[in-house]
Amino acid sequence: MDMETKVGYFASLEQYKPRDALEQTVRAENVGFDSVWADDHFHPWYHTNAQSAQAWAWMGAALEATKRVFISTCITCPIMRYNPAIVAQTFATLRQMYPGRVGVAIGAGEAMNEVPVTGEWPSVPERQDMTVEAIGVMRQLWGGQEPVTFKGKYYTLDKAFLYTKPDDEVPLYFSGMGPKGARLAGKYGDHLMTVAADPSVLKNVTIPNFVKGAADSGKDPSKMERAMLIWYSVDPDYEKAIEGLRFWAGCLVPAMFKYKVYDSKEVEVHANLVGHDMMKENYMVATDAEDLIKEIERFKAAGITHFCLGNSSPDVNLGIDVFKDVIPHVKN
Ligand SMILES: C[C@H](OP(=O)(O)OC[C@@H](O)[C@@H](O)[C@@H](O)CN1c2cc(O)ccc2Cc2c1[nH]c(=O)[nH]c2=O)C(=O)N[C@@H](CCC(=O)N[C@@H](CCC(=O)O)C(=O)O)C(=O)O
Ligand SMILES: CCCCCC(=O)CC
Repeated sequence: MDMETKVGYFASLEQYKPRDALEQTVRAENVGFDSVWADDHFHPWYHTNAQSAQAWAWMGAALEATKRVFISTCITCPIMRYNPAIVAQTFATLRQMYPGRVGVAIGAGEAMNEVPVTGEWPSVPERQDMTVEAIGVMRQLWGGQEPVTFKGKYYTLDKAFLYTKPDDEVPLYFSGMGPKGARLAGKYGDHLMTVAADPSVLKNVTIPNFVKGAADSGKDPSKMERAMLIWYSVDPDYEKAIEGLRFWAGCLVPAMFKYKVYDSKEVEVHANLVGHDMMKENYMVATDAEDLIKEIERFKAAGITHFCLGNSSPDVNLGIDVFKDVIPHVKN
């Protein structure tokens, strides 16, 4: 049997003030979204009118303000500005307080979040290596019945013990954008997290690598979600809808992931050079619910089972309420 499609709302702490993101979260729960996801950033992907609230502080408030939705970061980088043991402690605490409702998504990081507070920016392969070791640290602490002592290449634990634990492990989504990242996601994650990409790349490269990584490590990939962050903008005026996505255009510039670009003003300069065609191709632009249903179906056909939908619509409330007419059609 196919896995049930889940529809999540990405409440951006870079684009919206934390209290506004909280109001959106409550509204999204009432409309019927299954999950809520928050970006975990230090600097944002745009400078003008941007925010950048601390994600874990916000998650506590969001969990208390809602009753049902699953809430996770999208995503947390546990290798530099955060120590992985503290990431493990934070999410264990939240999941004990809100059983079954808390997850964490993990990835190898972005310069804008790590460089401003550490000054360091290792290569992609090294950061992937650090991420794998960081996950090992987190899992040892989550599962540990006794204090853990560990000396790794990057992290050390000395009789470390988590006194506050949930009854079950925190579900861990592993972000893989490239083929190697996707393989690591299958091997070390409970589920895949990825970002908007050409559906044929998702279907023929990202997901097969994820499945291989999972199968090689003895897991059943059919039980693992394939989650994806994608931004959408809905407005009766199509051109206005496209321009609504400008805040996120910098994510379409590959150099941002490799090079040490960490000043949001500089990211914004790159973002402002991205054309409408590129935003249309990579994100979801819609004038109504019907357009959104078609867009979601396109990515479902590529194998995505959990959507983290970033609302960049000119009218934010319209961008949430339209899902009353979308969700019943896209759930299997
Ligand atoms: C850059 C690619 O690496 P990969 O490990 O696949 O993905 C990295 C991302 O997961 C992180 O950057 C992640 O932190 C970004 N992110 C995020 C990701 C996501 O899926 C959903 C939401 C978010 C939001 C978010 C993120 N980060 C945060 O800190 N906070 C957030 O809120 C990649 O392309 N990997 C390739 C290999 C690339 C490589 O190694 N290149 C070499 C050269 C290789 C060669 O040519 O020989 C190089 O660049 O030096 C791969 O295959 O994995
Ligand atoms: C290609 C986009 C990756 C996601 C970047 C991000 O940090 C969004 C919150």
